Amino acid sequence: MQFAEFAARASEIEAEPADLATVALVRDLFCDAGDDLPVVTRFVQGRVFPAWDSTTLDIGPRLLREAIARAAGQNVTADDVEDRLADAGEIGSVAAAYDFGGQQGLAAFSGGTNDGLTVNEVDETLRDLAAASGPGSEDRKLNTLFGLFNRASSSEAKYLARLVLGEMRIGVGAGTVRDAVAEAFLADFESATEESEDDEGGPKDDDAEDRSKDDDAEDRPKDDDTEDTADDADEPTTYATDEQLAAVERALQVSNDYGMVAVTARDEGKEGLKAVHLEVGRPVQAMLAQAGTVTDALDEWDEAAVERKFDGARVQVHVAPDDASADDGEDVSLYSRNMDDVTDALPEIVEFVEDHVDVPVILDGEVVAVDDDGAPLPFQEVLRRFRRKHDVGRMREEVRVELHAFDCLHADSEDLLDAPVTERHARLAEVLADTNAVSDLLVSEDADEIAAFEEASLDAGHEGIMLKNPDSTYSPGNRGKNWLKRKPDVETVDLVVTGAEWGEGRRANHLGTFLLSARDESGDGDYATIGKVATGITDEELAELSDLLEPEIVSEDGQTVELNPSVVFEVGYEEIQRSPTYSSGYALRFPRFIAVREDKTPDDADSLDRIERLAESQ
Ligand SMILES: Nc1ncnc2c1ncn2[C@@H]1O[C@H](COP(=O)(O)OP(=O)(O)OP(=O)(O)O)[C@@H](O)[C@H]1O
Repeated sequence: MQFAEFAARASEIEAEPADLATVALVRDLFCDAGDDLPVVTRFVQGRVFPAWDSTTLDIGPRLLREAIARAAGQNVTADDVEDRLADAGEIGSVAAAYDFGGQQGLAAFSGGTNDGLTVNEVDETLRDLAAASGPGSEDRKLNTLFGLFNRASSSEAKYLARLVLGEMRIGVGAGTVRDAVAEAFLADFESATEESEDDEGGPKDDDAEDRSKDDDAEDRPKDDDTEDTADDADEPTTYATDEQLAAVERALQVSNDYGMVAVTARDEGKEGLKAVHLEVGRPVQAMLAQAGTVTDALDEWDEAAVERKFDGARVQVHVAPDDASADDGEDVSLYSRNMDDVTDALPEIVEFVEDHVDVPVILDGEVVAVDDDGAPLPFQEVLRRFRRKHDVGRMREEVRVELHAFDCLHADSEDLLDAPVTERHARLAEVLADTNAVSDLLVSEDADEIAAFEEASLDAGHEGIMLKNPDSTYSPGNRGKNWLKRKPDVETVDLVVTGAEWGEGRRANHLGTFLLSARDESGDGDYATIGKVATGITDEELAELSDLLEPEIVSEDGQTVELNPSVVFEVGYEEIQRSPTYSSGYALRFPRFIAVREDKTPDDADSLDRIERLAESQ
């Protein structure tokens, strides 16, 4: 498929406000994609790599602005691009406003190519670019991007720029792709439309055309309020049946590979999707918890499976013993809750599982920092280790970490997602027999017994307890009611840093005050501001934060900078007040910085909905 064709379709999708029609457009695009289907399923979501693959292009807004400026012609500078960006608000429209055509002519004249870009070529070029590292890689990236923009039409440039930053902004989220795959390759579309035309003279759902598709742009499996796909059943956004949707959803949960799932649905149908299994080395989305009490748990399930709530960072452990392709014959990989590969940062966990696990497994657990006596340290300590790329050896000496495994998703070629908590825990105990890495599990219907377990957990320095429905299956990516977390500490909020101010005096070279936003699922903007934080940050942290955030600067106006939403802060506060100052309508009273939640992306930050609930419950 030509990239120009993809851009034209993307533009049509972007302009379509209704859910049902959006799914239909995406469905048609998938049907026409041919061999490019895997790439197209990713591109519509602004992804170059599959969801399970944590490889990033590592191109910040600044580099992109420079590439656009260069391709736009000799008289255009990165500052011009930045100025236009301040007006337009997003890079796609800015890129679309430049005329790259003159350069195309130049390229052709000087022996360059004037052929149109293809989807496949854009994909391959961006992948090569992601692999560039080491000295000179920044320049190579700039040149490669320049080359792509140089050959792009205005519409192509718009979607190319957005793709590079990972945000398509065409209202297509995971839910739309799932629906479109089901509709394209599983649904008996003709009979479905005929039926509905007979019924109503139009689509199945009368209201569907009126609904805004903004909600659908949400990554549904990650949506705080989504418990399962059945929720969507009341408001159909597709002609596919619930069963067909569930088949696609299931394969997606297991694989996190939209391209593979789309191709399987097309070539092998529902049976093919059923055969998609977990694979050691391919991370799964983590199951999440809601806040809840012992009474909630016992009322709902009669008995609860209770575990300590470890105060660390989530880790998914994949072990493939006897892997002939691995140097040491054993392949271990560790993933964060966002499926980022954190293997290299945690060598002692790798060594531990190498020593103790001898069947292929996928385990779920928490990595906790401990002191010399083995007592747990606050989670900020473990974050000093997590994702670390440099000085891993030195930090290993400074911060000791341990694995507490609490779940087993796959053991010895058997997928266990559909097994109940108790059975999965029993398998976990088998896999890690003779170790102290398996979290204790108490199954009890006695509130006093659970209270005693909670007290012991807190006394031992843990964060609280987890209450799990003993019969529940593992539902990847869902924050359902089957896992409840209970912790006595004051709540903190996880907010996205969307802006900052340069400091003053001795802090003049650093960003010093940070603008915080909650995810806004309802409004036009993606984020709603809620306050600024400047306290609780040491000088050393300030320097680190500046390094982290400077590449994300989108525009500057005097002291103030706008940031690409990418970093999440955990912030403490005394109260949430109503306030006209910020776009959320709320402000944090006495906000203080606690830590960068390196284990979270903006999608995992707290939503405005949660802020409202917290404000009401004070
Ligand atoms: N025994 C346990 N079972 C499941 N999760 C546990 C357990 N102990 C600690 N956890 C952690 O608690 C988290 C569940 O809480 P939640 O889904 O709300 O994530 P979170 O937003 O990171 O919450 P928090 O900030 O409270 O840890 C898990 O992601 C995991 O990291």
